[in-house]
Amino acid sequence: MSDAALIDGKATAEALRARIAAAVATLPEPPGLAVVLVGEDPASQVYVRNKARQTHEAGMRSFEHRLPVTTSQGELLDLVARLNADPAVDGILVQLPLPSRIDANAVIEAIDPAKDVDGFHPMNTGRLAAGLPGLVPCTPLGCLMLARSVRPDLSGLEAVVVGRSNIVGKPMAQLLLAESCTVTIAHSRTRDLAEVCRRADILVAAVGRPRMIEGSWIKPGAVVIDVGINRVAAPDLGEGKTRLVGDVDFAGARERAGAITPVPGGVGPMTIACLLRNTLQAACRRRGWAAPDL
Ligand SMILES: Nc1nc2c(c(=O)[nH]1)N[C@@H](CN(C=O)c1ccc(C(=O)N[C@@H](CCC(=O)O)C(=O)O)cc1)CN2
Repeated sequence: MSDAALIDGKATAEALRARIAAAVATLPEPPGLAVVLVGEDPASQVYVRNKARQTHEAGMRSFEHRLPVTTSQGELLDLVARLNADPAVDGILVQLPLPSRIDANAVIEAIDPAKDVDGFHPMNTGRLAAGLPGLVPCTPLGCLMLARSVRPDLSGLEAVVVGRSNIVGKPMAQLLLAESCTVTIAHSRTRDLAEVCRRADILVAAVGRPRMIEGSWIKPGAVVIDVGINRVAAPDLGEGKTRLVGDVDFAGARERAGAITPVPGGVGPMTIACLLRNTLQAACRRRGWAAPDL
């Protein structure tokens, strides 16, 4: 079999952001997104900076709140309450991970579900599970868009999601179920994971372990969506150098898959594009504007 087609997340995200910017330009006022960062985690700082830049580029207002690592849970909850009450703020995102002293679930539950552009509030995850409209977590939404860019009709396909996090694995499974896939959620205790993966027409890897999914686990022709972003040592590039790799052994999987997302340049860029989409959607719902068809 020839090499799998590459699913270009960077280009797909760029095109989505352009459609969002065009839709925002037609609105009476720009939507506003508040992003809260607690601490100085280097990767989170980069993501928050990119979110602010892309929010501006889409014609929206960006409100950045950078809090010291010493911030208490009470102080963070106070800020969330102020953002909930601020009419200029349509979307609120608290960057994860939070320092371990802070209960992330308590913070997520404090966000007004109508402004929860991460889609993590139990009200939104519940609505997703019930098949009701709501705000959908950005990374799984991006994964679904990428899968549908190469297989527009997923109905009846076997989908395997490796990983059961609240942020990716569980909502991903719900989205695939809504597309009428037969869905299996696999995880660290799944027996014979290789054999489970080999059933997958659509394989979504979200385990956070570099190159854990081997090429021989891929069903020939499958669509492989790699959510992992793992920084590993790359001595071939020079002493102390690193590179990003996914949860899938890309070289091995590419020999068998029909289509595959690269890392970087696959799912990652879609996460921020879908955040902008959710912010636009939240603004339209809150302010009674017609929702654009993206
Ligand atoms: N509140 C949230 N926190 C976190 C989320 C989230 O969706 N909501 N997701 C991740 C981080 N994240 C966005 O916040 C994110 C991760 C990766 C990328 C991205 O574009 N990655 C690039 C590579 C970037 C690099 O060079 O390091 C890629 O894959 O091509 C964007 C956003 C955890 N926290």
